[in-house]
Amino acid sequence: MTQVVHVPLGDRAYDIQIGRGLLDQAGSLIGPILQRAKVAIVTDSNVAPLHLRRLTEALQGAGIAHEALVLPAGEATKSWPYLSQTIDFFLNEKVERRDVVVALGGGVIGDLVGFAAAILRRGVRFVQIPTSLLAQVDSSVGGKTGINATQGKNLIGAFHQPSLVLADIDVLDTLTPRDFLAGYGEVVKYGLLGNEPFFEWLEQNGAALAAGDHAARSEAVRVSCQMKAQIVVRDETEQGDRALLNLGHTFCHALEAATGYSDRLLHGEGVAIGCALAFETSARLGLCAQEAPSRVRAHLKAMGMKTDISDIEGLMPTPAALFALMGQDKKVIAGQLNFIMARAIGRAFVTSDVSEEVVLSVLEASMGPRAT
Ligand SMILES: NC(=O)c1ccc[n+]([C@@H]2O[C@H](COP(=O)([O-])OP(=O)(O)OC[C@H]3O[C@@H](n4cnc5c(N)ncnc54)[C@H](O)[C@@H]3O)[C@@H](O)[C@H]2O)c1
Ligand SMILES: O=C(O)C(=O)C[C@@H](O)[C@H](O)[C@H](O)COP(=O)(O)O
Ligand SMILES: [Zn+2]
Repeated sequence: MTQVVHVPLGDRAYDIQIGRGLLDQAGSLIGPILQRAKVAIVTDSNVAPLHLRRLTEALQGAGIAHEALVLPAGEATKSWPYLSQTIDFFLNEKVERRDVVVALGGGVIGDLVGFAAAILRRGVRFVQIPTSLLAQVDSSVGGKTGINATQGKNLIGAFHQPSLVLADIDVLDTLTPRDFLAGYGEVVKYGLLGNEPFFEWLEQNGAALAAGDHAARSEAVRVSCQMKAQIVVRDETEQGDRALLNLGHTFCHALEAATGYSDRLLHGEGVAIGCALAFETSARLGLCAQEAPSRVRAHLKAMGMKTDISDIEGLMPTPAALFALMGQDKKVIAGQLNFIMARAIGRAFVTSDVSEEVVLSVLEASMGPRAT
């Protein structure tokens, strides 16, 4: 059964369809929003051999012409050279202003294609077909698009909402366990930031999710999208509340920059570590009881996930160097960092009242014994 989460953003409103086999129905689902029967698809080198054919056959069946660009898989693709290649592809395909482009892939392809769509001919529409758990629960929704800079994560981008999101639960079956668990980091984030009963549900159902239970996966995607949609509708361009979705990300983005946006640390893994560190910081500041970070860590560990900086392979910079990397965070206002802290599981809030000393001590402890 397909479930629909509507994102009511006025003239930028759209539906997120969540269900099994949606890729095979893509032609009839995308068709109604097209002004002419032609789309340009961008995907990556892992997703193309697994799922591109089902999409193109569905489009063919609905009489929709299509061309596809296949980019290398991995975070390094969210960068200027591949943005340029994507734009060239769209221009060579003569994508017009009223046309629709399609992002078939994980968060990397979604963020990149969304940004290309935002700037192509000053804005064309795009459809997200998220194929990773992370993309289904988070990146395909809400309109944050962009690429990384050497100075920091997602520093070049735009808010540009998709016109439709098709989350086919079946495609998650082909994810590697590591990529699935990385996406789970963002799922846990929703429970931690604002939904304690959902966190408790994840404690009980996380193992079934990882084992491939489709009903549990659908439910996790639905709840996550519903929560994200509600926050985005309140604060589309992150003037306030939307920053809650950034729980764990101030730590995460510094860790991703420190590991060179490489396979050493996937985004969702960094989010899991970042959430554990945000709760640890909250406890040290006396904002929440020590039981909260202990419970967060216990669940992440039970799922086989990273919870500390010492879980990242290879040498890491010093706590001071990591703190300096946080200085590029988009939540910095007048040079002052803002953090997402928590009063309890499910009760996160935004504050600038976090001492550097406490953050440094949390980073130090999370690194474990280091070679000097
Ligand atoms: N825009 C937002 O709101 C938002 C939210 C969260 C994360 N992000 C961004 O998303 C990115 C991370 O997304 P991600 O974890 O999806 O990374 P990703 O796109 O690199 O996908 C992870 C890996 O899984 C592979 N893959 C994807 N779908 C697959 C499938 N069905 N079967 C087999 N392999 C598949 C990809 O090829 C890749 O190797 C980061 O750049 C992060 O900053 C953006
Ligand atoms: O949608 C949001 O808002 C988020 O913060 C979701 C995050 O999971 C995501 O990683 C986002 O790209 C981070 O945003 P940024 O503005 O800190 O780059
Ligand atoms: Zn994220």
